[in-house]
Amino acid sequence: MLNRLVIVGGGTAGWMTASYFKAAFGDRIDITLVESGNVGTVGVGEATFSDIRHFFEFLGLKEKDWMPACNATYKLAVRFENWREKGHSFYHPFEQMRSVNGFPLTDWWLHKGPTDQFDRDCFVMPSVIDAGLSPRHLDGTLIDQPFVEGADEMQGLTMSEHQGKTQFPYAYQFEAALLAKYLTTYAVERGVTHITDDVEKVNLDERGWISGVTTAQHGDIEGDLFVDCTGFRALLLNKALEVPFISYSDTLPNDSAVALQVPQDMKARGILPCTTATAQDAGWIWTIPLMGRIGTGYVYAKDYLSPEEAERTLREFVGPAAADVEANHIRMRIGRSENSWVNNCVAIGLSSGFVEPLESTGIFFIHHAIEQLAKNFPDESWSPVHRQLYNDSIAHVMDGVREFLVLHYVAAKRNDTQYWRDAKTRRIPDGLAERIEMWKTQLPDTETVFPYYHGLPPYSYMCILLGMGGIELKPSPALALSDPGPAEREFAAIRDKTRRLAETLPRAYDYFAAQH
Ligand SMILES: Cc1cc2nc3c(=O)[nH]c(=O)nc-3n(C[C@H](O)[C@H](O)[C@H](O)COP(=O)(O)OP(=O)(O)OC[C@H]3O[C@@H](n4cnc5c(N)ncnc54)[C@H](O)[C@@H]3O)c2cc1C
Ligand SMILES: N[C@@H](Cc1c[nH]c2cc(Cl)ccc12)C(=O)O
Repeated sequence: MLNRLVIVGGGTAGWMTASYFKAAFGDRIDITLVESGNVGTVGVGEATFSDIRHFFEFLGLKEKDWMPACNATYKLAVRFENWREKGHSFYHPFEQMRSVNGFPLTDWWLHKGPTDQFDRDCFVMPSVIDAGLSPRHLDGTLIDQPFVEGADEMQGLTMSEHQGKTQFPYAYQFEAALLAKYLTTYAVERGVTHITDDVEKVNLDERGWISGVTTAQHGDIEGDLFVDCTGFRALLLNKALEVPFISYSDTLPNDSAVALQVPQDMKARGILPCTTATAQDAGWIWTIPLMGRIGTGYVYAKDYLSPEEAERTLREFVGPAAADVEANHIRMRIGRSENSWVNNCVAIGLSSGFVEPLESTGIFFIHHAIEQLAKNFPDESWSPVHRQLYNDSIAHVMDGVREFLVLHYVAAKRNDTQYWRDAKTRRIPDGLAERIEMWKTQLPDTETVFPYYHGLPPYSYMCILLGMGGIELKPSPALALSDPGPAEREFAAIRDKTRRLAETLPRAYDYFAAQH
């Protein structure tokens, strides 16, 4: 039986993989995780997709177990500031788009917008976020979304099988390092062998398959399937197996980040329950509220900005609270491996690929890769079909997300610096130009977005197109011939619901303070 899994690397990717496979296969799988005591983890990575709750459910973990241990908060949207012009903001919320008579509400909004804010008119969440509220009441009940928690027919589905069925109203923000620590305990308690040591050599057999890894103090570790979770180093897949890396830098030029972890009195400050991405002269700054601190960082292209200038801008942006905090400068490898599974080696996490964290996709990529590996887990026959299906799925997810991110820059109206002007003339991925031409006349739907599963539903594309403001959009001509009454009633219903929620939901901080 093929059942010996060796994971190299103990960051978020390594421990998520170890925990998931123990939860999936129990004692029938033998897992060893080796992580260096000298090479650190990336140390950032804080905002997620809502889908990650399926991961926690799969492990049998409840919010009340893991959230306090990871200083976690709820994320109801990404808030984009200054992408259209200074002073403008809009949300990409976790909220299903309503549709009226077969047309998305945003289409009706284009036809006859009640205000100039599509997000506040078409969704409930933006006003909930503006007011700093929690999506759960103090007794734990969920904001009244068209959503049934724990519905039987949803159990055991992968993320791609879930897509389009429901939209859960929030994701999470947490300290990735604390999650890795939490999962270490989870995995070790369930029988994962944990070795702290440096892998110094990757041993290949005559076919070029990995026979084992040599560590500094624990000798050779042998296994059947090797999972490369060594971060940007990609020690097994890219270094030992020499699998080519496809850079996305021609379409996504941001290759650097500088991060600060700023302690804050969240009770006094309050929690805006979202991740904020504030556009800057040569990139953007993330702001992520956690319990006890905010995580923040400037993502930029070093062709346009030096690390010193980036750090200075970030410190000015944060203010005096950051004075004594040390900055963490990070070089980002943007792109993906040509194949993430080659022979008996699978790369998961930064070793497989990465795009800038604008839509918080890093941990989503890891979760997706784990689900796909579980689904395509090999046996002694090592069928190439499993590898092919896996590699296609990883490539589609990453290429699709790349396209979605590029759209942010192409659609942003801002053009006040060379960085933003160049964003309008830079090469864009094949197919995107045609799709944008189509979206100008007919808002994105399942038929016209990137044709493979990549985690993002069509309404996400609508939010970016409507919020960024640099591309002129037209409503469907059919709406001019249609009765506007039902759409007007829907806009009014959203206003009513927003008012009702503002009166009943607790403040986000108060909700978490009660949990801690
Ligand atoms: C600036 C930035 C912001 C990000 N923001 C987000 C976000 O908001 N949301 C999100 O989902 N994702 C985000 N990410 C991505 C996220 O941080 C990563 O996807 C996640 O932390 C996984 O990292 P990893 O485990 O692949 O690698 P790492 O954290 O780099 O871990 C690598 C591991 O390999 C080990 N290792 C390396 N060499 C050896 C060796 N020779 N022997 C033994 N062990 C070795 C190290 O000790 C370490 O344990 C961000 C990333 C960056 C760079
Ligand atoms: N499957 C993802 C897709 C998604 C839907 N809405 C949003 C909003 C944001 Cl900010 C990110 C991602 C998403 C999910 O449900 O998480």
